[in-house]
Amino acid sequence: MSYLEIKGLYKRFDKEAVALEDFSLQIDKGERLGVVGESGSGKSTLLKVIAGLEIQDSGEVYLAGDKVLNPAKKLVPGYDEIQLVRQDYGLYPNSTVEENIRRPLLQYNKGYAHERVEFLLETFGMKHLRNRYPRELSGGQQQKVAIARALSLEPEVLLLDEPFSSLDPMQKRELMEELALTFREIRVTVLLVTHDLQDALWLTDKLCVMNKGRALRIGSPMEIYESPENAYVAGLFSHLNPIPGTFSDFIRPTAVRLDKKDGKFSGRVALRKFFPQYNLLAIKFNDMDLIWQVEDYTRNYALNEQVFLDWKKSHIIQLHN
Ligand SMILES: Nc1ncnc2c1ncn2[C@@H]1O[C@H](COP(=O)(O)OP(=O)(O)OP(=O)(O)O)[C@@H](O)[C@H]1O
Repeated sequence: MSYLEIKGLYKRFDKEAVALEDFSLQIDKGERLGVVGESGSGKSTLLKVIAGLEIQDSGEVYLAGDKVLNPAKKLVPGYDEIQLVRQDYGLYPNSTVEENIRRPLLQYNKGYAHERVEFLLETFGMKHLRNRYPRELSGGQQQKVAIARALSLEPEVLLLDEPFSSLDPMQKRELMEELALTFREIRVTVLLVTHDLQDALWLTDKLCVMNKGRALRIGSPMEIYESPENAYVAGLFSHLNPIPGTFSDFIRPTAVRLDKKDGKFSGRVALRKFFPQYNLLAIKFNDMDLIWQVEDYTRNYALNEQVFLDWKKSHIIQLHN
């Protein structure tokens, strides 16, 4: 039996807004799973239902075999065992970092609370920040406090709702590196929802692609990358070039080989953009077709230079919708 079991959830807000449609998912203890999907696909609603904060129309959620009850069935909505962290952090502005993390532990034995707070400050590398107020912290630091606070009650499941969307790219990368290591250490079950695949690749080991309230695909990132079932799933990972003259064949920019002398198609470099470690090129041929290609940045192709393109048959991705 899986640890967190989500069975056939339906949630419809009105005729237009179907948030969850027969959504099912199973997560093992200690597993970290990322739910990725575009805005409006039902991700936040899913987390609220799992946390017992939103009422589903039908379907059930079980944690270790026990049914998670919705807010209409509980005196105080929510569960200590399931903690939800949202993107707005929700820290107490007039409490220090240490006080924020201790807050959920107030009714516990002082010795235990002290030990738990010290463990979390240490684990998240925040001992030096313990006396600071939220306004004196960076966005990344505030998010770490919010996650540490959610872990104070030693929950079984940590739910993260787009937790990094308000961080700048530098803050985000630093936080990802730290959290990826921390989550390995504390072995909590994590369910992260995000529209950014990178977040899920950093922090989880398994993906669920969500689309229009449904779980479209569940598997490891590599499995899904190598055999996406449709253009939506494939497109989450990278741009796909439609192969000219076909209806259902695509090639990823990284699989297009470029040569100065020889190849299947000839074209001209229409755009060249430098990115760290690679150049992104757009090659125009037949006057109308455009193929994006990714090349080692040390290889030098000039704008308007004539080039030849080729790809291995085995790299062609066939998609049917
Ligand atoms: N309280 C609500 N009342 C009415 N409609 C809602 C409510 N909450 C969500 N919805 C609708 O349900 C659908 C799914 O919303 P949800 O917030 O779960 O998606 P999401 O994938 O988390 O989107 P985002 O990434 O933008 O937060 C959307 O069509 C949304 O407009």
